[in-house]
Amino acid sequence: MSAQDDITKPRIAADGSFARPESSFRNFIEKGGRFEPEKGRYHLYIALVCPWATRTLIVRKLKGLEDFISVSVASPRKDDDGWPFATVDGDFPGTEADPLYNYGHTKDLYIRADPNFSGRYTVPILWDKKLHTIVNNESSEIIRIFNSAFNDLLPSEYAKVDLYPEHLRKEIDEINDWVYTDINNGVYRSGFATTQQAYEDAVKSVFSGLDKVEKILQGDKKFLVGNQLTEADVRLWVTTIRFDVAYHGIFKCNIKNIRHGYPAINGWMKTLYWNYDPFKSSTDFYHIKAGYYSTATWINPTKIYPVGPIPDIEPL
Ligand SMILES: N[C@@H](CCC(=O)N[C@@H](CS)C(=O)NCC(=O)O)C(=O)O
Repeated sequence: MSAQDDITKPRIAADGSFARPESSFRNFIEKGGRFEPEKGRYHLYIALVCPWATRTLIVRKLKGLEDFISVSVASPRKDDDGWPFATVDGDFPGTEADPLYNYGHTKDLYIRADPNFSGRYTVPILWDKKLHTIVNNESSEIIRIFNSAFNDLLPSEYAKVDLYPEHLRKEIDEINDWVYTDINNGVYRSGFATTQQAYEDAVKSVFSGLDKVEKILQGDKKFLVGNQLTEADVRLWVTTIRFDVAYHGIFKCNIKNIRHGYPAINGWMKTLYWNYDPFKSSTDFYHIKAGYYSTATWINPTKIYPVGPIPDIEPL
């Protein structure tokens, strides 16, 4: 079996660099469409180790969609069939069963949605309980769906929360673009590289991205774009909160850490964690640490995960 066929290993190009595959289900929820906005119709499958899945969890809470969209948390100990549910890995604390089909893995959901599916069994998965299929498995699109698709059904205090406001879209798109390349995906390119050169190129771009963010947030700026919380904050935050506890170690992103090397990013990150419940309550440091250190077994075959840093995140 080649690394390309092995679900437990990332896809590596000939030059040793990691290239993330495109997500495969890209539908939207909209009035008059195949997937209508309805309370209780959709379900979100996630793993708390995963930054992409955590984006969707945070936005679900920021938009007050808890009663609209149910959630299941898979175990962070991914195996050949994807992310396991409690029937398979119930020993891992916080792992939930699949409430819809009692499936064992995310693979079963992908095969149910498309019996010929040959991609990766990734989370997040936004699932339609009515048509028994996947609506969307791309986090950047799921958070846009959550931001607007249910607004007509939501109380006004939540309908008016807009993480992608018209007047800031250009700036948000621009920042998302390089934050994704250099930081969100950059940490994976650093960690999954199989040549020295690919690693060094990736790790340098991670830190030049962080340097750029540090400049933007200097002077106690509360948010990345404008004076309000936007999806740009959510998308960057999920990576920074995993940085000191996981990427610094297992992905060798260790030129600096956030807590000592980036005071402005650290302040912004801590404020969102401690003062905004959707961020804190979507974060589980045990799932994050144990998940990265036990899943990337070609990097860490013993699956031992680190005790530090202590604390996982500093107080305000
Ligand atoms: N582009 C996707 C990426 C999702 C993704 O790669 N999730 C990872 C977990 S952090 C996963 O499930 N990987 C399983 C695999 O690649 O086998 C998104 O943003 O939703």
